[in-house]
Amino acid sequence: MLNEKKMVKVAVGVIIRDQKILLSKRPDHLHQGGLWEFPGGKIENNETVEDALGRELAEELGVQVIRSESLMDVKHDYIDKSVLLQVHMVRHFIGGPTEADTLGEEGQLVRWVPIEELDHYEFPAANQSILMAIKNSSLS
Ligand SMILES: Nc1nc2c([nH]c(=O)n2[C@@H]2O[C@H](COP(=O)(O)OP(=O)(O)OP(=O)(O)O)[C@@H](O)[C@H]2O)c(=O)[nH]1
Ligand SMILES: [Mg+2]
Repeated sequence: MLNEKKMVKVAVGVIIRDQKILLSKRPDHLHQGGLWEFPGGKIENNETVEDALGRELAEELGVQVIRSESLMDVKHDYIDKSVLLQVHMVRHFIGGPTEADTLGEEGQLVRWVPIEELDHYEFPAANQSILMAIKNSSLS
């Protein structure tokens, strides 16, 4: 359709353990490359958010989600595309990187970051409201 950007639905996981959140660095060549993100990826046809979240976190991090809860939906228009981020909190999971690990399953940088240090990282613009929600909520 004329002048209509494609809208991409994305399952995003805010993975929390011991007041730290697992961040992943987007490879330079990807959309919003070089920035830190909450792990996740595109929701495919016929998938629920939970399906996509489980699949992406397993592929990218070796994380097996036991249970997640919806935090918020964020719609954002980038110049080249629109995204709908369906953000879930993930507190119950098995596996994934330890605090000592620096690389995820796809060779990307990963890091467990204390909530109060999230400000030190650069994220895609769509993530600002998610960061606000994390800082303002009683995740502690
Ligand atoms: N995973 C993730 N994607 C985000 C975040 N913020 C944000 O704007 N996005 C955007 O959401 C879109 C989809 O994410 P993605 O690249 O992880 O999708 P994917 O894992 O399925 O990648 P693929 O297409 O290489 O298979 C990208 O355009 C990305 O820029 C975030 O915090 N996490
Ligand atoms: Mg991804």
